[in-house]
Amino acid sequence: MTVHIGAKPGDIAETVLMPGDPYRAKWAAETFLEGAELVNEVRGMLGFTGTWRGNRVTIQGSGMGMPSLSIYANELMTEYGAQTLIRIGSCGGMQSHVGIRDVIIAMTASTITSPSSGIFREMNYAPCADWGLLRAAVTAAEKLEAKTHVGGIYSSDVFYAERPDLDEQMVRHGILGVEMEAAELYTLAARHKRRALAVLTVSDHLQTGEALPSEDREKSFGDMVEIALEAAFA
Ligand SMILES: O=P(O)(O)O[C@H]1O[C@H](CO)[C@@H](O)[C@H]1O
Ligand SMILES: O=c1cc[nH]c(=O)[nH]1
Repeated sequence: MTVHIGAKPGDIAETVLMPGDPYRAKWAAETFLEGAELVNEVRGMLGFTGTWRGNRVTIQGSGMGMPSLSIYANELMTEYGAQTLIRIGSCGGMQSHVGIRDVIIAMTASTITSPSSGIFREMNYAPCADWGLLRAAVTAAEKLEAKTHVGGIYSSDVFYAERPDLDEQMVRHGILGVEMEAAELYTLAARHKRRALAVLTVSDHLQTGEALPSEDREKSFGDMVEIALEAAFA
């Protein structure tokens, strides 16, 4: 047990999928895993371990934002030995060719600031995905025929942003979507020599204003879960 995860040693698999939403963790475990058992409910941040095609997998909620993700990812890596961590999240689309429900596989994640910013000081560190996972996820997405985009995303500290000038620069520089955790996950994975990737589904669009309801964000993003599982065990 750690401060924030109640699982016993050995209850957490080496492969961990991390949605922000703990109820998405429950839905994904019930939908995709066999023999899924609840391994964590501290603070309601649900985690389940089961198997997928015979491979052990944990699906653990991360909460919203990099400080929350950082707590769970740190404990999973350093206390439970997690080796492969794949975020399965929702995001806001930023480019006109990126549609609602499209999948984004994040090659890099830009930030203004993250829990790791204090370490880098003046360095503009570029958090990036594990190449093997990224390649395998793209192959899986092609097999599924999911409408998928691969490229850079933005990890924000705020959901209710008030920087239209920044949005304009991100659109101009090809950022595909905005979410709130991937940059810190990639940074922690690099620090601890683990593999990380973020596979996202577009839940709303910053240009069109379209937005899916919370129930869809919790229970209907199956393609990204399948892509993440295929990539983890490719
Ligand atoms: O759907 P999840 O995985 O929580 O991801 C996105 O949704 C939350 C904001 O609504 C943030 O956590 C953001 O990154
Ligand atoms: O962080 C997020 C997640 C989904 N949609 C957004 O616009 N931002």
